[in-house]
Amino acid sequence: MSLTTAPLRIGTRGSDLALTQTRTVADALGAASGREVELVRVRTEGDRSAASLSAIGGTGVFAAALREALLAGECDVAVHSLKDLPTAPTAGLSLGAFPERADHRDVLCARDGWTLATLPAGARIGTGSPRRAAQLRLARPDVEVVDIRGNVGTRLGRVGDDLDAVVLAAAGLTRLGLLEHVTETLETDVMLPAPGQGALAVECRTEDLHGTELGTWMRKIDSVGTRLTVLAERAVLRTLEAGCTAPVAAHAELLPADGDAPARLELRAGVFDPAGTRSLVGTAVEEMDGLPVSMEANGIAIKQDVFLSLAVDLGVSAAEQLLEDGAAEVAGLRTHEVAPAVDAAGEDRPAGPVA
Ligand SMILES: NCc1[nH]cc(CCC(=O)O)c1CC(=O)O
Repeated sequence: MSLTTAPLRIGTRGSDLALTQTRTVADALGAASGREVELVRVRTEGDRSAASLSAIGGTGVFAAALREALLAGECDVAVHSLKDLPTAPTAGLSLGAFPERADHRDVLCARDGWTLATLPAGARIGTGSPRRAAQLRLARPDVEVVDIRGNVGTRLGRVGDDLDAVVLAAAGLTRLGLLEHVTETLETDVMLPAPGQGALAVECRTEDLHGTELGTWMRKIDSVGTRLTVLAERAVLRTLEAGCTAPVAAHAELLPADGDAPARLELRAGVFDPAGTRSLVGTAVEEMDGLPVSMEANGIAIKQDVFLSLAVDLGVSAAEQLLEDGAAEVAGLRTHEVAPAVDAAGEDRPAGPVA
């Protein structure tokens, strides 16, 4: 950046949740840099369209416009909800900071104080997420899952109206100050969260990140612990996306060193049949010997890189194990509908239906 005294321009979506999240990052970057900050609202296809998310291309609809704004130089950094961010890298852009993560869990917001256990049979529960729908059906095959869209406030407003409950991310409700609507916090053994849930990612142009002031500020607002856990979770997603269309969930936790036991990264990953009849969940652990020491000593970047690649490897191997155990089949590939691999003309066809 050439105008070193100009305000830092921070790209954001315009929803209440996005603005709230971006303001926390803007405050942190303002404090780290001593510079003025300015929010740049970018309207995304996901905000414009009332169509279902899967109909307009699923993941990435929220991120694409922010990324275009960054590449066009309309803002200096952009703030994303990490779980809405596709795993494929964008040429010229880098995720420069993962600020400390908020609550990773999902919550139930139900009428009459109901919990997952006390919801009456036939209760109508709203969610737009196949991952949440599948796990709801697994836990309570007798409830009706209703596909909904819209921002957090709209979804909450339907509880007690045409719905009995909705499932939302704890992080969003926390940031919006709406926790009073929560009737149950769902632990990860009941509702494994989306990879990256509760975390934000601060993206910038790659050329602005290295050997620059912006790079220094980004490192100040970055949490190594968050980075380790979300990299492991997103490695699961990236690896599974190649071979499986099932809803994916993953959550990693960094357990500090305890006495002689070194720090450990614990990863739980799962895929679910959208109909809620089958699931595959696995746990993997990697020791991170020496981690607390190198995290405190800020200069030891090389050591940090070692741990980051251990985290990614953990995610990849957890996903490979799920694929070996039949993750692609859990996605609901009904074998009797799969077209023959070779048609009459002898040409290869793509294997199986596209979900
Ligand atoms: N897909 C929408 C979205 N993206 C991020 C959040 C909440 C914050 C987070 O999960 O990090 C939400 C709302 C929700 O899932 O309830």
